[in-house]
Amino acid sequence: MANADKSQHILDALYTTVSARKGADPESSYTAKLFTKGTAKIAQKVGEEGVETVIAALAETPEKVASESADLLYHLTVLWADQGVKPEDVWKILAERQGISGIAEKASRSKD
Ligand SMILES: N=c1c2ncn([C@@H]3O[C@H](COP(=O)(O)OP(=O)(O)OP(=O)(O)O)[C@@H](O)[C@H]3O)c2ncn1[C@@H]1O[C@H](COP(=O)(O)O)[C@@H](O)[C@H]1O
Repeated sequence: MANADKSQHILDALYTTVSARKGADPESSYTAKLFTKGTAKIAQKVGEEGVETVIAALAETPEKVASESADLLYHLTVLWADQGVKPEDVWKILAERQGISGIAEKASRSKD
């Protein structure tokens, strides 16, 4: 299996685990606790972990960037589950964008 496929598989598996925590005991599951706190708290955690990833990039090590990125992806996965967004919805959008330069895409938007 190619590395990209493995990463996708890990996020799919994480999403399945996270989704199954809806309604679970918040005393024994951090994810369940997040779901009980609601969308605003989950979204706030995504923002915090994003900022921590940025700080790691500007002032810390590549290892710290990787660790903060994992926290960010976990919390993003919880937000997807909260919002009813499935990983395949995101993979589909990324796949559709493959081979389209971001510069060309931006230029086509600015003509609208
Ligand atoms: N990948 C993760 C993961 N990454 C980070 N975290 C938790 O995210 C939290 C983030 O730490 P913070 O200090 O920012 O959070 P906090 O201070 O507790 O929260 P607030 O005070 O901000 O509310 C820590 O408690 C981490 O353990 C994760 N918790 C769970 N998972 C995955 O989710 C699965 C299910 O976990 P549970 O729901 O806990 O069973 C696990 O098996 C893992 O695969």
